[in-house]
Amino acid sequence: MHDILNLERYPLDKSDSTAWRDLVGRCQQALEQDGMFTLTDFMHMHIAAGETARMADTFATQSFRHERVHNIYFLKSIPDLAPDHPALTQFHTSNQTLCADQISGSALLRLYEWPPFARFLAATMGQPALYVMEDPLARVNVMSYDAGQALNWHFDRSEFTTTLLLQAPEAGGAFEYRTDLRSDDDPNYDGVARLLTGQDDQVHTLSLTPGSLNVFKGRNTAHRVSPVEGDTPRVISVFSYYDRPGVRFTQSEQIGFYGRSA
Ligand SMILES: O=C(O)CCC(=O)C(=O)O
Ligand SMILES: [Fe+2]
Repeated sequence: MHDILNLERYPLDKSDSTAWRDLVGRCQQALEQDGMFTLTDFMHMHIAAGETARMADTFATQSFRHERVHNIYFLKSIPDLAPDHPALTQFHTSNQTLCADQISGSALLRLYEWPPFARFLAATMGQPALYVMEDPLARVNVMSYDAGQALNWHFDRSEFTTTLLLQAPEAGGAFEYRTDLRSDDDPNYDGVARLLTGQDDQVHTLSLTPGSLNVFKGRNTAHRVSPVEGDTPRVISVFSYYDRPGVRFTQSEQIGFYGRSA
């Protein structure tokens, strides 16, 4: 893994060392305080650039164009909310998506299947273990955003989301987030409405650099990616792990997310 990861700085391969425990402790603290941790220079920059270059053709010819209008919940309605409640404001999202079966042989899949990576992530999240998905499409996704494309405000379905930026745009494409906007017990619809009407002063912006690993508590942290500007697409990979082995999407979930099933 030394060939693709900066293991001198982030010793994921040495889980019984003090350095590993210190790193996990810092990540846990950041997750607690900010709902997020970022490891810059996690994947070597030249590997990230090589992965992006290798996928360019597949993106151009075989990617799924993910284009939709949605609210922050990705739901048609919420029983407690009037249809015109500002928390249900609709936004536009657009990107190109590649699935795991379209990036076979990539460093991304090698990383995904490397047990010390899942072990490290589980430790930072305080979970006993994390498992790779069995789903041939969902396990690893790569999203590309051209000029004007964006991922709009949403909450994730999983508690944690793990991303690795492969290519940064010239401008725009920033990750904007509002930590703990809601909790599992309190949907805070009025707070959601304040965020969506631009009245929340606790929104933070993170400009990731290529090779950076970003882990955040996406289920209750509202987040979006602002529109990309310029000719260089923003390319980012998302790794999906679960607290149990063997997870697969249903056929209709696959079609909803990727326009096809496998
Ligand atoms: O592209 C990003 O930085 C965030 C991705 C994200 O929020 C998601 O995949 O749910
Ligand atoms: Fe997300």
